[in-house]
Amino acid sequence: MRIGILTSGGDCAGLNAVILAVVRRAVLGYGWDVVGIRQGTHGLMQDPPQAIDLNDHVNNDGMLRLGGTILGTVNKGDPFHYPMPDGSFADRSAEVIAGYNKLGLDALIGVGGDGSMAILHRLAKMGGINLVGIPKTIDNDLAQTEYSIGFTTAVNVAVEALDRLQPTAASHDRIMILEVMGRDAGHIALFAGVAGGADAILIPEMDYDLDALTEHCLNIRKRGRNHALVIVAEAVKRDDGSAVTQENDGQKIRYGGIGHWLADELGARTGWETRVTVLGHVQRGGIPSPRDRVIASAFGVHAVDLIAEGRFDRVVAWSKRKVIDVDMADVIVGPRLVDTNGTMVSTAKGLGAYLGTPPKTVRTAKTV
Ligand SMILES: Nc1ncnc2c1ncn2[C@@H]1O[C@H](COP(=O)(O)OP(=O)(O)O)[C@@H](O)[C@H]1O
Ligand SMILES: O=P(O)(O)OC[C@H]1O[C@](O)(COP(=O)(O)O)[C@@H](O)[C@@H]1O
Ligand SMILES: [Mg+2]
Repeated sequence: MRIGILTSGGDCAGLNAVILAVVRRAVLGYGWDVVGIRQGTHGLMQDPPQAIDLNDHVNNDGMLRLGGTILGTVNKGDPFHYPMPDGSFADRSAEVIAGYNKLGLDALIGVGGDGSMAILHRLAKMGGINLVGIPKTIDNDLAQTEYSIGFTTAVNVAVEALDRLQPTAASHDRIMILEVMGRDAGHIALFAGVAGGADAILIPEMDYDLDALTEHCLNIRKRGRNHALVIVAEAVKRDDGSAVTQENDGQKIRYGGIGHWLADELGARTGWETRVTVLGHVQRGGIPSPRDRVIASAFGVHAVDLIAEGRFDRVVAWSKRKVIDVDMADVIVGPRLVDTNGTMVSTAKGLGAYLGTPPKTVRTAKTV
């Protein structure tokens, strides 16, 4: 047997740990060959396909702790809608499938998020590829899994930022705003906000009210605290409903900047000096947390076992303290958003943090 693995979408901590787990299980457990595909679907689109032999990495225990991905990754260039130099878009899916066939692979492990998984699922159906998916994304927005690789490390980084912001906020009598990533979901902001003691947690799943937020901050002051911590997820909108974006190149939106808008508004309304930190890609880099390494290792081993059992079109998932596997069709249903009636929201509210209110319009994305 000869299996391939690729990493796709935004990188995160724990990708090399999952590659190592796949190599160890496949090489030591089954005596197979493992091929690493470079730059996700882009590596397969090249002629010859860009790939490396991973068998030698079986002893590379440094990978367990190494950030990023040794294979490289892409979050642009959807092969079904590929941007060409002349500005047009082309369907290059046949080239990706041809690349897969040229490598002589019996199965493919795709490590990615919901967007990547949707692309790979479609390619697998078209090209008869034996596909198994492994969830990764700092955003933790994949359906069916409680945790995706990279999430815990990103939360740890955001909590460390709050830990560092609190003393400087207290020293200067300031409101400190921390903007975190997460695409359309607020999981990072919510987990980090609870763990880091944020006084307000703004997530895209909840509607905030600037007057209520202002009053909340002023009440903190009245109660005798000279500083406040606010965490805001990047996809939170301005009060007129518009998103703050860095880029919208026709392929995807890149969020960023809501923290600065919020600082201007909140600073003016409260009369309180306000500063902003935009955490950005710091959340993706660095050494994976032990929990992400555990999840990556469990996912990698289970994914290879699925291939050994001939069970394809499955995605490994973390559920109720163990690894399970689910239909890929149940995972590519759009982002899993924060459950506004869930434990994390009620905990944050119970701690007295400002979160706003659930939106009046019903959201269609999954919250499971
Ligand atoms: N070749 C590609 N591989 C993966 N994602 C791509 C590609 N081209 C465009 N994208 C887009 O990039 C974004 C990556 O997001 P997503 O796949 O959700 O990341 P992740 O897989 O890390 O969650 C999605 O909007 C996806 O459709
Ligand atoms: O690296 P880029 O292209 O700036 O993308 C930023 C986006 O990628 C992420 O960091 C990770 O998202 P994915 O895991 O879905 O790729 C998002 O939180 C953020 O919105
Ligand atoms: Mg995603």
